[in-house]
Amino acid sequence: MVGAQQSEQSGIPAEKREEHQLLAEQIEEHRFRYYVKDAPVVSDAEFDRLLRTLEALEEEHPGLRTPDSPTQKVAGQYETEFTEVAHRERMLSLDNAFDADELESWGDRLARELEGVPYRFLCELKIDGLAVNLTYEHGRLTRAATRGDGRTGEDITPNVRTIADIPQRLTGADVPALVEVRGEVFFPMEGFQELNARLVEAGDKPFANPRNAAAGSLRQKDPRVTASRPLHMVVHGIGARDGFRIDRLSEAYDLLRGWGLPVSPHIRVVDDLAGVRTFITEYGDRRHSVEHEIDGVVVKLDEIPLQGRLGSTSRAPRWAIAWKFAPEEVNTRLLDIRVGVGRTGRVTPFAVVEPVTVAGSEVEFATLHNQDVVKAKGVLIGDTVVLRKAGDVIPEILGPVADLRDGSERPFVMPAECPDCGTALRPMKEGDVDLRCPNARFCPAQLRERIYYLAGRKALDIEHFGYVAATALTQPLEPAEPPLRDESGLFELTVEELLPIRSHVLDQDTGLPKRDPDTGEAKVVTFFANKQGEPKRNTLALLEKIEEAKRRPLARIITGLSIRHVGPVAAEALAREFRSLDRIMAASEEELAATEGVGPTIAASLKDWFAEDWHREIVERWRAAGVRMEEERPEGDEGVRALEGITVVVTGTLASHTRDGAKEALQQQGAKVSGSVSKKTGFVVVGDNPGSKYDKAVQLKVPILDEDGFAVLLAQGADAAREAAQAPPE
Ligand SMILES: NC(=O)c1ccc[n+]([C@@H]2O[C@H](COP(=O)([O-])OP(=O)(O)OC[C@H]3O[C@@H](n4cnc5c(N)ncnc54)[C@H](O)[C@@H]3O)[C@@H](O)[C@H]2O)c1
Ligand SMILES: [Zn+2]
Repeated sequence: MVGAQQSEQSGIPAEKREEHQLLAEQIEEHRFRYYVKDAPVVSDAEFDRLLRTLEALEEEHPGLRTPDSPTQKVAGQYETEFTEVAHRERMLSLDNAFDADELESWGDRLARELEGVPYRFLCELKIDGLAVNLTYEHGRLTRAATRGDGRTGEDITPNVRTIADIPQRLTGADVPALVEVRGEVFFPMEGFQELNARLVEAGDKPFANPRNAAAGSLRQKDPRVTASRPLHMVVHGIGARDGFRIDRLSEAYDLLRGWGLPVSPHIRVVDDLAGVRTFITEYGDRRHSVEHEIDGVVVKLDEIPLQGRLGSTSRAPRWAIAWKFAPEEVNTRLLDIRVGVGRTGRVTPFAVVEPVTVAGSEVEFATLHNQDVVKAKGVLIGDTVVLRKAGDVIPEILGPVADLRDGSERPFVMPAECPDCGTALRPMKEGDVDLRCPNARFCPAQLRERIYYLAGRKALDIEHFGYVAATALTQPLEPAEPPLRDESGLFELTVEELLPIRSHVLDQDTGLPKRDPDTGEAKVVTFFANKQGEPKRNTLALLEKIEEAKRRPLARIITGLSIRHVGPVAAEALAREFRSLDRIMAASEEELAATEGVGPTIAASLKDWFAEDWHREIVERWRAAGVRMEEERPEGDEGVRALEGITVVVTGTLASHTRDGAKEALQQQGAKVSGSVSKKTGFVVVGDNPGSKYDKAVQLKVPILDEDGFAVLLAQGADAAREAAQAPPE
């Protein structure tokens, strides 16, 4: 196929011709999987790399650049089960600028060709979905089609009619006789996992990422299936038209908006490339606060007559260019699923993947939350998976590339025993999804996490005491006996005990040893001693800081005990009411439960905790070491504000609080109370007859608290409330 024009290709070495042909076939194959099967097997970044290699080859040997080369076409032409429809005006792809130089040279070419004519740039966001063409005749949506090869697309009219964003009829007085509207249909990240869970449940293949989900959802034979998917659209262009005149694309967008079409609010007309660069930087920084996923910026010439003057290649307009952000998705292998043990013994699975670089850092692990999430994602051990790392967020696995399975993959089975101490795992209460390691005292992982929490910001706030120190003190490689067997000995540590310690550096998310990037071996550190075997300066400072920590307010001491359900807020309430640890210990369950901000769950948990001998021993040894056991602050001094930095939205009527009362209770603890729900909202408290904020919270997956959950938030803080919020809505 590609080698058809042999005569023009004489002089090109045979191996180059072959390389070109193989690469072209490979690209066609990927396009078929992407555009027709909606199930690509390589990442977009990998695909783009192949296409660029082909372009470079053609740059070197222009004879290879035949009209049927993949570099010259919008996409392939495929037979599908949809009826073909011709676009009135061609739908094109976009050329890419991968760096500042490429953007610059595009700008230079424009400047040369438009010498002496004033023009401006229209900057838009690039949405990663699939392009559709909507034909409106006298205001009625008469046809919707995919891009196809740019001239002919697939008729998906019944499917598109199910998308709520897209009007069946244009509104307004000035509706034209004809307009082709181009836009991107996309699947929001929020609904993606739910869709995969449903597919897996029904025994169907899950989608690898939201873009494939959008394409797969739209290209359904049965439009009822499309209707069940949360598809959205944003308009980004205009094709054939009749009955109106426009000189600028930005004006066209105003018209389209007026007709009721979903035009993006994130567009900006700028004077020059400097303005373009500012737009790119701005949206690069706030990439994740836009309401949909974006993979770049598209820059267009705003003047429509000038667009015509510049024209297009067979593949893309000369008057526009796409700036792609660094890819956040890569394909890699899911090597294993292991479990980690948390502070309260909760066991959570995480993914071990073949190390890959994504968004500038090397990734080996990804979170999987709990066994239900593993199932819902439909991933098997051994799968090629799409891994996503969005900004600073912990990497996650989007979905499997099911088409690459060879039958050797196996499902994850939750282990029966604790990976750190071998104790049989069990749910703490009947009906709990989470399994826990019941060996609270000696399980090295739990102790390490408790010690880390005890030294951390919410409890004793000890400087120089981070995760490495917590590891070194609880599970060193040497000596065999760790300085801390539980938290009772914390205030008795001596410098002599610390010096011989050698330990691994553990990854905080997984509890696995970090490795040296060069040798691949697990890193071992002598954390407290220098090469001469003398204490490091930080070691001495650490011991001093531990000494100082004895004088922390009572609430922080209580928090540091890691009593279940007793976070900083409850600890504060207890300290305020009882003013000494002994009085808390001596109080009856009823007295504890009657305390403002405590309640029966916390009361029972306190009683359980103090009933353990080894727990009381912690208290006694701390007391003997001089740790504060009594409240000394004057009454009314609030101390740490437990909900500092957390935004809460309240909607509906609460039985326990007036709206203002709820607001005040939240603000007293440092929370910010807001009127609208966004991704940054920490919690939405929902009373009776909630408004649209409830739907918004569901959509954005913001933790939702009912009245009881709200009480938990006020009494026990954000962590406990998050657990309370996870219960499925009744
Ligand atoms: N993984 C694979 O196997 C595979 C195979 C084929 C294509 N792909 C990927 O699909 C993409 C397809 O390439 P393409 O030809 O569609 O080019 P492209 O995605 O680089 O750019 C063109 C498309 O961008 C879209 N777009 C989004 N926002 C826009 C805006 N504001 N203005 C104008 N257009 C906007 C339009 O749909 C347009 O057709 C590439 O990212 C490629 O990596 C992947
Ligand atoms: Zn254990």
